[in-house]
Amino acid sequence: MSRSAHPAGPRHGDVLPDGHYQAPPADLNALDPKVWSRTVTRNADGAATVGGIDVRTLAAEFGTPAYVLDEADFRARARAWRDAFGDDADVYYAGKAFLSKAVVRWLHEEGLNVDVCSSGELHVALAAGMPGERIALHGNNKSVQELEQAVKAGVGHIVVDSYLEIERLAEIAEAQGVRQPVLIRITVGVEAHTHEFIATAHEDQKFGLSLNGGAAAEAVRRVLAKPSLELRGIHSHIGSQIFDFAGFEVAARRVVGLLAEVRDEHGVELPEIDLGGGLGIAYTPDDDPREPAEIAARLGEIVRRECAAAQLTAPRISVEPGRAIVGPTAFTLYEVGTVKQLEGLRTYVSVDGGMSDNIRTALYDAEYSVALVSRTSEAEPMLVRVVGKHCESGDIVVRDAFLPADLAPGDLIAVPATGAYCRSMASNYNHALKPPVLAVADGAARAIVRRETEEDLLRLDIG
Ligand SMILES: Cc1ncc(COP(=O)(O)O)c(C=O)c1O
Ligand SMILES: N[C@@H](CCCC[NH3+])C(=O)O
Repeated sequence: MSRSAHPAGPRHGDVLPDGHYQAPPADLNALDPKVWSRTVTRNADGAATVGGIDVRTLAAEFGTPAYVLDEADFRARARAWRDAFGDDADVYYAGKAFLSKAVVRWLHEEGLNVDVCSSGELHVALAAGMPGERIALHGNNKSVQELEQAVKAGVGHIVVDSYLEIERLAEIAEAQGVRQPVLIRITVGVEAHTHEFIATAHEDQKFGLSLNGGAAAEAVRRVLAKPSLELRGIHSHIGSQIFDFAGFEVAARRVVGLLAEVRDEHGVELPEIDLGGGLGIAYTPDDDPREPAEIAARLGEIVRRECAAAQLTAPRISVEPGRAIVGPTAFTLYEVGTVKQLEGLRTYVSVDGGMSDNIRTALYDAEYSVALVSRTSEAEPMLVRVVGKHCESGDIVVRDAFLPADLAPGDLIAVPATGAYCRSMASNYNHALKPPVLAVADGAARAIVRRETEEDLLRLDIG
């Protein structure tokens, strides 16, 4: 099919309908390593391969849409975080980004811990063999049952989020005859430069106990007064998809400030601080993420400096990266169903998934890139909007992107950097079946989470 098959819609260099100008990439066939997982390349046929497997083979064997996870890349990124932070720190992978038994096993093998925020996540981590002491539990409204399960599993620490929870947890630990290690989640008053819905350390939000007004200090008093709780330290998480260290710097300073207050008031030096997750990844080639080694060095330096100034022994640091580990390691593979040109307006490329497998575009106005992966093309760039198949006009996967003008139904396209918060936030809207997660490594692919079936849906619908 030639370019003339799709004459309508804006072309490269055009001004978009919203007034935004976008230039096409220099080479539409290039798979930029900034956004694609590390083993992705093109083979002699021009098809993309990952872990040595042709995406056409994956589509034929497992169907589309599918999340394709590059195991070697996942392990390498997990290891890089572990190595960068070394033995004086703990890395807790944030399971909310994406959790499955296979992923937990990889994390276990690579020496990482897991952060969970529900009994569901806890259950998966335990089922995969992660020892309780290497699991941390989070959440602003953990149920009594969740707290009981976590204490019973011997989780390494529970991050308490409210006065009420301190009471509840103390009773539960006492009833189980254990002294439960806890951290207190505080809000440090930092506005991370990210989307409003994913910034979490400013004052007006549901998480944590505020430093301002003394709620955090009061929580420390209350935990220290409970014999069944062991206060290990302070936790802060300032938001998500952050590239700038300034927010972490302020957060670390304020957390260390609280440690100094605790020492002055109670005569105890708390041994641990957790700076949360939130490090950004490249969703498009314009994003510039930091490497774990730099992150570890910068965070370590900030904490050491602040502790020296406050004459405190530097505490053990822990961090909770989710997106930064799993995000870049997967792409979503879709089949093109229709290509529809609206004369003078826009070209819509509809794929066989959509907001049910990636809600981030609709929810956060997230940006993604996309490429034709079943073949290369020499056709001209065509400015498109990649949309799903749901009954919702906001069902957008990639808002504005360039694909070759000869794109046709049956072509496979893929959206990179979908490892985090896509499968884990997937829904069954319109009774869509959640796609499988395929782990690919060394020329072999297997579903680590299988595709849902209509029977799965009907199993829950008991009439
Ligand atoms: C407490 C906590 N820790 C860790 C994370 C993981 O964040 P990210 O996946 O952005 O690293 C989150 C989510 O934002 C969180 O709320
Ligand atoms: N789910 C969000 C981030 C929030 C993570 C949990 N605090 C995202 O996709 O970016």
